[in-house]
Amino acid sequence: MLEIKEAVFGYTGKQKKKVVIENISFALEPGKLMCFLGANGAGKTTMYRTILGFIPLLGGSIFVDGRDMQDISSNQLAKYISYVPQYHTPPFAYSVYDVVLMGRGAHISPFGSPGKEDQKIACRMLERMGIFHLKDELYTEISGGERQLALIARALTQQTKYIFMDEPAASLDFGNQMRLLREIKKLTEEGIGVCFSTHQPDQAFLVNASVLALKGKNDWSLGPAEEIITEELLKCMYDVNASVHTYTGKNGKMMKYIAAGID
Ligand SMILES: Nc1ncnc2c1ncn2[C@@H]1O[C@H](COP(=O)(O)OP(=O)(O)OP(=O)(O)O)[C@@H](O)[C@H]1O
Repeated sequence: MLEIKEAVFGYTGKQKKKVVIENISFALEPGKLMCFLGANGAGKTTMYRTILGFIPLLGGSIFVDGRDMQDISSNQLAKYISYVPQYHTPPFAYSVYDVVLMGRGAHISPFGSPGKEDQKIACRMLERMGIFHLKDELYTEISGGERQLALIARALTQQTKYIFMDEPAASLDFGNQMRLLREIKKLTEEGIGVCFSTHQPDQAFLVNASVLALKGKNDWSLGPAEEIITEELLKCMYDVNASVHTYTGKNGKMMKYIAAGID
């Protein structure tokens, strides 16, 4: 289990420290799905980057399967948690296949190179994300949505127990958004703990996620999407007058959705 206890997230500048989220506690279990919601600048990326060890934790503690994160090296952490960033610019014009294969980095010794099994895993994940045909294209010469799919394939190639995805559907077309949500569901069925952020709260309903809604530095709500996402929450987080409705899906299940206008 990934446990965040009384954590303080933010930045230590040269002059003063900037606290973005204060004293927050939540946990992600293997096989469970969590969705981070919050307005622009609420701190979702800051949380991801801290949990991944890219920036220091300003207070509280983070435990990965019972071990304090401070005692885990970045290489060891990469075997537990993979990350799909919001933006990614590679330093060189790698092929899509090379970018995906980089996901095996934590499993290969410092002077080693990827073996047959590593290559097979990378190809399997390219297929899983529906982009095997882009394998030999330059990563810098594919579309934003295709890059997003390649980054997800790279995270899957890392074969970790937990996956964090920072707005993974942001650049995807409608069909790929739905396919991605289906894949996210499948990952949890395979026992992986997945955490994703989105600016489309409806997606949390679609996958039946637990929601962590960031309302302010010291104010958040945590619980099942259908309990947490209310008209009041949407007004508070986004300053939007939206309404939450229920419909019966094709499978006969009751589902919720959000309707909002611009008037
Ligand atoms: N390197 C940095 N140094 C100082 N402050 C930063 C830094 N990066 C981000 N911030 C600030 O931290 C706050 C949270 O930013 P963050 O990127 O975590 O928000 P977010 O919820 O991911 O936003 P978005 O939905 O727009 O991606 C913002 O006020 C931002 O300006």
